[in-house]
Amino acid sequence: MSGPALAVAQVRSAVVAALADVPPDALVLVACSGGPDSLALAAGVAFVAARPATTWRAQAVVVDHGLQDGSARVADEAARACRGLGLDAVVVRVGVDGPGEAPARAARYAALERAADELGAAAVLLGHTLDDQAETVLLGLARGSGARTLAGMADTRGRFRRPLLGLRRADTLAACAAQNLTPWHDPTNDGAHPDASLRSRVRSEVLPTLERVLGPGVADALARTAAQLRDDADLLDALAAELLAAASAEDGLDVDVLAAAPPALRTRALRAAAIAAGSPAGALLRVHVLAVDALVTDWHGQGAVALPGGVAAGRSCGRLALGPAPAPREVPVRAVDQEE
Ligand SMILES: Nc1ncnc2c1ncn2[C@@H]1O[C@H](COP(=O)(O)OP(=O)(O)OP(=O)(O)O)[C@@H](O)[C@H]1O
Repeated sequence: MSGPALAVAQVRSAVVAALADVPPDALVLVACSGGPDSLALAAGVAFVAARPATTWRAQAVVVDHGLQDGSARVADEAARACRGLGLDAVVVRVGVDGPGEAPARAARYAALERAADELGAAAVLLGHTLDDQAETVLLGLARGSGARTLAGMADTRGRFRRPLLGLRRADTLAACAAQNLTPWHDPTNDGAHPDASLRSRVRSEVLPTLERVLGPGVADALARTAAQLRDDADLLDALAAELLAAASAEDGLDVDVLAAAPPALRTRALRAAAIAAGSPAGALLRVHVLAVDALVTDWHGQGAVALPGGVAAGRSCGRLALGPAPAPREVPVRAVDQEE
């Protein structure tokens, strides 16, 4: 089998494997931007959905973020391409709350969740590839992130599934070419574009430089790192959840139980407690968690710690309490962009 034909077959097999457990008659949505990854994915989904042995149904969703001139036309074109593949397609227009990648991503995932709810879909497929995974790990390393971020994107999270995480971007480009599909190339994905995101610069400048200097295989190696750290992070999160349960009392968290735990579990438990108290995960940074940790391990009568989302953590009578409070002192830190 030639390279392009192999790429088409790999995309189709990835779709079959990712959807092996969906119930009969389930609706599967494919999130398509019209770019090469998600267009190749939509083509794979359309092909597999049309096979007599397939019991699930598929439909495409295109999100128009309204951020660039002509975005409505790009979205309509993507929907048209999906219909050309034999998929029903809807365009969802969303408002994005602020500049940068993170608000657009948040709006996109919220829109996809809403579409899945309204249409009763069992799964939403995303077109992330191994290259996206490698970029995520590299960005995380550059920001000093912990294991959870370096673990990259999961192949399954709730209803979201990423069938193409084992394939390279070159494969999706080849699959599109082999099927005469013309993907849309987002100009801001070009690292030289003035509005290029950090991720685009990693894609067009950093990874190629690393491959040139360190040799080929860097992207694969970064994706392997992500897979290993995912297992580690999953175990640590599970143990931290047990710690949090063991420390939970009616009037707060037992400081002695927390203090006796290893830092890797304690800080994870405190982070989980802060999120449960209403602090948004995306805004809750290590510096915040360490300030809460100091209430446990470096207690000298300090005041409550203000956390993002109007949450405060305070210690009194051997108990740590996290809950809504007027924010007396927010630790000044920069927000971090992250896929998950
Ligand atoms: N506007 C959109 N509408 C629907 N789904 C989207 C949209 N943008 C991104 N997605 C989904 O999220 C995935 C990852 O988005 P990202 O922006 O990283 O795309 P990408 O790497 O440029 O991939 P693609 O080639 O599919 O555009 C896409 O493959 C697609 O499944």
